[in-house]
Amino acid sequence: MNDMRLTERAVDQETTKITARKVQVYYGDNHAIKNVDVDIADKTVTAFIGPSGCGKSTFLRCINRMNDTISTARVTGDILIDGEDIYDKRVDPVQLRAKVGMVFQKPNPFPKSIYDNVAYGPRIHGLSSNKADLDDIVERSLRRAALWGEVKDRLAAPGTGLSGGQQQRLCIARAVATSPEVLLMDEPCSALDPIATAQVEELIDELRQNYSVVIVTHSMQQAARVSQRTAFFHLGHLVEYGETGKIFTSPEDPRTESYISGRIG
Ligand SMILES: Nc1ncnc2c1ncn2[C@@H]1O[C@H](COP(=O)(O)OP(=O)(O)OP(=O)(O)O)[C@@H](O)[C@H]1O
Repeated sequence: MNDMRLTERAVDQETTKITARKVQVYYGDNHAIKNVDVDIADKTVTAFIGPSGCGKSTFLRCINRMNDTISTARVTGDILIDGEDIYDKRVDPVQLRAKVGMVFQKPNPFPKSIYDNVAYGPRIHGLSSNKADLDDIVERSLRRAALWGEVKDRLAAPGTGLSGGQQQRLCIARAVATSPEVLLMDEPCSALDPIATAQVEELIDELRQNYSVVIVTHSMQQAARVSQRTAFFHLGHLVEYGETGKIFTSPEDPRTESYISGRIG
């Protein structure tokens, strides 16, 4: 893969997809996210970077209300997607998570067939009216996740029997099967070898044609390769946010500078 090609592509659309204002997250007394304001663009890959424990995953989980599932977590402030408050009482978190898909650090396919892994979401959300429709969604999702060619002859085989990189692409297919608008990825390559990582990075670049992609990564090289925007978090604060090229070459804040030059984290 040509590393530079990905970073040099310009951001082609500037529509804001996700708006966060004065977001605070507490785990009991631990104030994990402090007053974060950010506008995340559509059709763009945004990377969250920063030292371990700075709050990247916590903030990512705010965007699809995954923190609701942690009993000690309390979120305040506003998060809007397309101008709609996702914390409004009328929003069903299960519906929200179909619109805001998530891919985790460790590939976690269900103990089901490859087909059923992808068909699961469309089935529970009633997105297909018949078997032909569902077959079509499964094929399209697997193609979008660049996995179709490798699995089309064994759709009935267990998802857990695939290689790690294939399992992660299966999880991406599962996430896109419900036609989300935002894809959240929490260190999606950390359990993958370099070849599988390169495939998933290539895929992330393709996914941004259709989605707003937000990726948490520990790898600054990965952030530079796949993202157009980067947010640097430190001790719960969003310290700096901007064009990835700018963050990595001429950051404004000395904390960002220290992190990217390896002095903190
Ligand atoms: N489920 C949880 N319950 C209680 N505290 C948590 C939980 N998850 C995270 N925290 C705390 O919130 C803070 C931010 O953690 P978070 O995992 O968001 O950081 P991170 O930047 O993603 O770290 P890492 O890079 O190590 O994954 C830390 O102090 C952490 O201990």
